[in-house]
Amino acid sequence: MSEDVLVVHGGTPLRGEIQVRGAKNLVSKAMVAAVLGETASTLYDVPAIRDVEIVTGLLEAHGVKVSTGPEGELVMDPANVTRAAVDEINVHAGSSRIPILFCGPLLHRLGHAFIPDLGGCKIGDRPIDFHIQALREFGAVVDKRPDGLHLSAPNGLRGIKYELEYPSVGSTEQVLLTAVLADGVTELRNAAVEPEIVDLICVLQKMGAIIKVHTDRVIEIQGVAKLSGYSHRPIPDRIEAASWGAAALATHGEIFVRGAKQADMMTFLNVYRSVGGAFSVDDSPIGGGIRFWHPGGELQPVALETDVHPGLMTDWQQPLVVALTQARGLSIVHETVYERRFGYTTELRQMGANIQLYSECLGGTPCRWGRRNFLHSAVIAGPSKLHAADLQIPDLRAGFSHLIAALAAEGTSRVYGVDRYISRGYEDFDGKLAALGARTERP
Ligand SMILES: CC(=O)N[C@H]1[C@@H](OP(=O)(O)OP(=O)(O)OC[C@H]2O[C@@H](n3ccc(=O)[nH]c3=O)[C@H](O)[C@@H]2O)O[C@H](CO)[C@@H](O)[C@@H]1O
Ligand SMILES: C=C(OP(=O)(O)O)C(=O)O
Repeated sequence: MSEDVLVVHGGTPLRGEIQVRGAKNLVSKAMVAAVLGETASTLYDVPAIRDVEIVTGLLEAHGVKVSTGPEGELVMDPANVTRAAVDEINVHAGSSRIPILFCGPLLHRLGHAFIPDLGGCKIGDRPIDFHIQALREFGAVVDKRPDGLHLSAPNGLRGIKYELEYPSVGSTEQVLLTAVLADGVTELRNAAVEPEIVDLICVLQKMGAIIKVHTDRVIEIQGVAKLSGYSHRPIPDRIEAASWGAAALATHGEIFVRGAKQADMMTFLNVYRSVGGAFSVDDSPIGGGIRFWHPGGELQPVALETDVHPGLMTDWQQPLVVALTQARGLSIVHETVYERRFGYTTELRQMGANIQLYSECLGGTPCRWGRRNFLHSAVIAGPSKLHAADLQIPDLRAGFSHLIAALAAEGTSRVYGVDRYISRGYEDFDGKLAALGARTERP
């Protein structure tokens, strides 16, 4: 088997056009929702990424028949959800965050569920305490064992009143996916309202759910007796779109991201413009997207902090920081969502970036991590001349950032772990790099 390494000859601006398809962080959840339906569901524009393969494996391990069609069509037929094949489920242990979202749907369909260890980016502890608390309130019995979670619902699931300590995306999805078929009304306070959550609500509404999104992060779900399948075209991947936008800036290039949607990226676009990046929006219904480019001249430093929606998305932070290494002056980035999302800066420093980490909440509102000594603020002094290095990428977005840095740097870098990590969230990564004129090789 060939080694998982990409050789990157840096210093060439990325120029051209690529396309983003359905959002990783919606598609995977919509796939889980298919288990709730009594008939088959169809998703369109599904990207060929590893998270989709993982969720496909999990669906099949429970008897869902999954078939694919042209242009990213995915049909999921849950008629035979009658089993939980533990060995098949365990193959996916440690590979993604999604297994935890099967709890509610499986409890409704089977009366029991087994959830293996979760994976996902190593950017903090990522506990699942809110998920478990909420599930217990719904009436689930949750048993934590060394191999994973074993759940049952001996008396069924009933609607709850629940307030999240923090507007967690996954926990909000957990409550949605459980409440739609629970007995009675559920009121979720301090819910996450990311565009991917709103799109999941659209999916569930198509299935027959009754969900009201009130102001102030309150979501009310009226449980119904049954749901049908759905047919849905997901929102485009705003994380991938922003990643290529940041790559255009860092490499002095120009990239048209076909499929990117302005409304879901407003906060990113404001930062992009403040830094000195240029973009234009083509909102044609077919073939539209956002063009990102470096307009020449110097990039400006910025002070920003990541936050839950409508704040600056944490998953945009890592690609943006690479672009900020090229801005003249001091930029400050306060990461408030995850406590350890700056690990990747060690490699950027090796490549010549000037980035210092601090445990204080710099340049923004005090957050949960400030008093707990986590290095969650970064000061980036630029512009720095980046040079090539051998890099072992640690996770998905960090990996993309390392790649951008290698593409912007002078010389030849070897980047290890591309297939393992980047393919989890970026479709046809090598093909897209080639389309943008990147000089890369697979040895
Ligand atoms: C597959 C997917 O959609 N992943 C996204 C999802 O992750 P995910 O759903 O895992 O992220 P959450 O929004 O739940 O996590 C946000 C914060 O809440 C904390 N927390 C969460 C749950 C819990 O039970 N207890 C707890 O303390 C987490 O540790 C983290 O500090 O939303 C994140 C925030 O937009 C994104 O970065 C991820 O790309
Ligand atoms: C953190 C991310 O994903 P996950 O939750 O799947 O690890 C991400 O997509 O940047």
